[in-house]
Amino acid sequence: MAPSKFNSTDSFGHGDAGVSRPHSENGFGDSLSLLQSEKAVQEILQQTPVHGSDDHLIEFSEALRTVAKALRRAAEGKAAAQAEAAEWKRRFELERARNLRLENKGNGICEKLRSWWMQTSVNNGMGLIRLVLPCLLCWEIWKEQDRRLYEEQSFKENNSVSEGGRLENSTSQPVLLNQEREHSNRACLEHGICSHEVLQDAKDVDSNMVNNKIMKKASFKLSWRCKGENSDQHKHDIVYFERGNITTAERSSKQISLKWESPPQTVVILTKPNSNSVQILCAQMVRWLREQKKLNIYVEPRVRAELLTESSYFSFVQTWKDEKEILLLHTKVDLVVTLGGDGTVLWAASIFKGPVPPIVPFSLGSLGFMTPFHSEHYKDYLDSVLRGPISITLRNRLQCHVIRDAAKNEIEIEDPILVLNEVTIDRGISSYLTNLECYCDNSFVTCVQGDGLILSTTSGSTAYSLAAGGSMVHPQVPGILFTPICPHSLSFRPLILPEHVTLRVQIPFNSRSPAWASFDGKDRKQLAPGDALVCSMAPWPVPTACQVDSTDDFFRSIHDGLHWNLRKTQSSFDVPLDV
Ligand SMILES: NC(=O)c1ccc[n+]([C@@H]2O[C@H](COP(=O)([O-])OP(=O)(O)OC[C@H]3O[C@@H](n4cnc5c(N)ncnc54)[C@H](O)[C@@H]3O)[C@@H](O)[C@H]2O)c1
Ligand SMILES: Nc1ncnc2c1ncn2[C@@H]1O[C@H](COP(=O)(O)OP(=O)(O)OP(=O)(O)O)[C@@H](O)[C@H]1O
Repeated sequence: MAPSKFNSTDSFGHGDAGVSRPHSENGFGDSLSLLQSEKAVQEILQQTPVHGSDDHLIEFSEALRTVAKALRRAAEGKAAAQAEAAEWKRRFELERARNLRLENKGNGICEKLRSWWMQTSVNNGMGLIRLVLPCLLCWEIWKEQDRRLYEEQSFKENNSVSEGGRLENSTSQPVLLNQEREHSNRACLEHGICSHEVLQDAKDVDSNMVNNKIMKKASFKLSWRCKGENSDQHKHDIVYFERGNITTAERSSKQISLKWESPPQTVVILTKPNSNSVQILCAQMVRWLREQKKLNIYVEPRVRAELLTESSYFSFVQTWKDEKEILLLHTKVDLVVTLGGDGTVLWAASIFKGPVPPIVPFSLGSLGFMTPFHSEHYKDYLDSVLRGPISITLRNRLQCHVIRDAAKNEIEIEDPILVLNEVTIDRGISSYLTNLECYCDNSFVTCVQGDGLILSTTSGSTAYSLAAGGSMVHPQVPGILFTPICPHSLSFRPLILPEHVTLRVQIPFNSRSPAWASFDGKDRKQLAPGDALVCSMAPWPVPTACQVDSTDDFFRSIHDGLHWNLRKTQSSFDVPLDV
């Protein structure tokens, strides 16, 4: 017997036996020491001769064995949890790196600028500042590329003035526009946010050749209207600590105004399918925009075929052939017109995986929360939009990634999906409750047991999220709505989270059935146990033109679309009250 060895073992079975017990924050040291403790216990037991008569010792050694087993299980559990955490971290890093690559590719911004840009996108809460920062930084580089390109072109091409006296993109215009743009760039640097970063890629400009003429995107400037424009009180970008007083940041929800700095030249018209009235209006609009406004017009391949069936007159209408061309559409198009309901606006947004040109949504559906323009007056509306300035609503989108457990060892993950309304994770055809573990950044939020969960933008707050009991939120409010669908709990109220968070919805391995994700009501994807959906605010909002302004249009849509709080007015007393 070696009692001294037992003496040095504590009540949890941690014998010293040459084993130190390091404390570490991440717990790896603890796991190691637990395993070592088990080994030490086994050694002690082997070295200790136990005689049949020593019942208490047999009992004691059994107890030690049990303790050792429990220690091993605890250590293994901890190691598994740590491995899982490390795996998640790795996937996040992969995803983040991929996001950065994608965004930089679409934007033509170098990596260094990008990291600086992310750090600098302080508080404006709309992701919009992210548009201007690369614009300002790349300005000098771009200006030089742009100057060279247009100087070359001005030698090659002749002046040409089209029928309506409007300058096409030819020799004199580039020089003129170059000066204008240099001037406007300076103005942008001083006051506002310009669209130039979308225009600056010389490769894209090269590819925009129509009838041997370079088509350039119209440049515009965004500015924020606010009452206190001339007072210093409203000029702060970040929280100020002037003379020890804390003042709040400049409000991000002011009305945004878009002013064209060069006239729009190219329009894409997107239409709801299977509707005669839409088809007729589309043909009329194409004719008017071409004859009266001398614009280049793009439509979807299906619509071009429809127009050509009607008349060969429409052969000037352009379209695209494949996905690759669609990806470049934003570099060619100044304005998007939609003819349909909210679904057509969602469709239009889904076509643009990166920057989105301003959208003018005409209402030809039953409801129209995002379609404030009435089609009967399309000429007046388009006339005023093309002249500018126009009020716009910058509608944030959510960027969603599905992360497959089965693909954890692969470098490439599925492409991100951008949604304008919401991403829904539900039980699909399964009759079991969903079991969705939700995390917000590094914090556990809750486990959704019910029919599912909606992660919605504020634009989508009047859609599915509203039907599931979520609040209606003005579309300029920067936030993400977290709305459960039929939760089996009395206390599960919907949340609105800040726009900067990253949400992760994880299907646990012990889930009874897979879940299903759908994106703006489309593209259903199965999420197996172990899979996750990661969602954050996308850097590319959808600018939609307002009929009046963001706020007026919002109230009009909830009054007209939902008859919000409509009630017969209570009658007054017939006899006046004695006051
Ligand atoms: N129970 C529900 O309310 C429910 C169920 C499924 C989908 N939806 C919504 O339908 C959307 C897809 O729309 P769709 O037109 O392609 O499908 P759809 O043709 O089935 O139309 C769905 C309805 O939702 C309305 N809608 C869409 N976006 C809206 C918004 N931002 N605000 C208010 N209403 C809006 C549309 O006008 C339409 O009436 C989804 O994004 C989802 O929000 C709602
Ligand atoms: N250009 C398009 N190509 C393919 N599908 C489209 C296109 N435009 C719209 N859709 C789809 O057609 C469906 C109906 O469109 P939309 O919601 O605009 O019309 P609606 O149903 O008549 O309007 P409302 O819902 O207001 O009555 C939607 O599911 C939408 O995604």
